[in-house]
Amino acid sequence: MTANKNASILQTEDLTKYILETSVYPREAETLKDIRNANESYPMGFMGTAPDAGQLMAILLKLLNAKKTIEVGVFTGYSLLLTALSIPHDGKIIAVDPDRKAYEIGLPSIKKAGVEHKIDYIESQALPVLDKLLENPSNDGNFDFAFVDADKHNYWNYHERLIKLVKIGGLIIYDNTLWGGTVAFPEEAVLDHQRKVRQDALAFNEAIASDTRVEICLASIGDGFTICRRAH
Ligand SMILES: C[S@@+](CC[C@H](N)C(=O)[O-])C[C@H]1O[C@@H](n2cnc3c(N)ncnc32)[C@H](O)[C@@H]1O
Ligand SMILES: O=c1cc(-c2ccc(O)cc2)oc2c(O)c(O)ccc12
Repeated sequence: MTANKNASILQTEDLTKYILETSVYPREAETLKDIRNANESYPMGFMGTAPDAGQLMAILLKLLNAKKTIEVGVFTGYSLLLTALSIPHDGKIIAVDPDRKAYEIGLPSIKKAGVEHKIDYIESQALPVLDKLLENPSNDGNFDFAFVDADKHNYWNYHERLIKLVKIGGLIIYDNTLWGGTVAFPEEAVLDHQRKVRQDALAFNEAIASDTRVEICLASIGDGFTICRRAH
């Protein structure tokens, strides 16, 4: 078995299609559709956050009344625009990705949606940016929410920093923690190109499951969304 085109770990592509067509696409903002459509013809466009998982993220952002957020891994901006649309007018997102060319694909849609003012895009690797934020003690516990969808081998490094930046009761979400379902495959059924990230996901999933600083839910949506609530 391999990950299906929509990066869903559901039993069948038909079920993924059913969910998307009945309850996701009809409610999706036009500007988000624009980015999804642009991804279709952009190299590695399949990396955009799954829209059903995005829908869950939007509800969580609103339930939290999230105002200050961090995004690690922007790509063409689907999850970034979704976050910007889900926080208040005076909300702020620090969004970090070294690939500005990809960000510029989604930027016209972000502008069209009227939410560019909420975004502080930083063209950089994320670790030095998070370390810089941590140098200022006023950033401790200053963020309501963080979304991580970048280099999978660094997820634990991001976690050690974000756990300090996000407030008690705030959320950190990690994408791709089921890696196309391969985390549950026997080793011999895993394709060569999936092995490294699968190992990263297995190690991260084990570590987060025993981290008492967070309550967790590994939600089987999209490619696996690990939702962490900072407990103390
Ligand atoms: C899966 S894509 C992100 C998808 C995005 N959330 C969306 O909805 O379109 C992964 C992104 O992580 C970025 N990335 C890779 N290594 C990174 C790092 N060290 N720091 C920040 N971003 C990184 C890549 O440039 C890429 O754009
Ligand atoms: O196929 C991928 C690859 C990535 C990926 C690989 C290396 C990096 O430094 C960052 C990201 O991410 C993906 C992803 O988030 C997704 O939803 C589907 C596929 C991939």
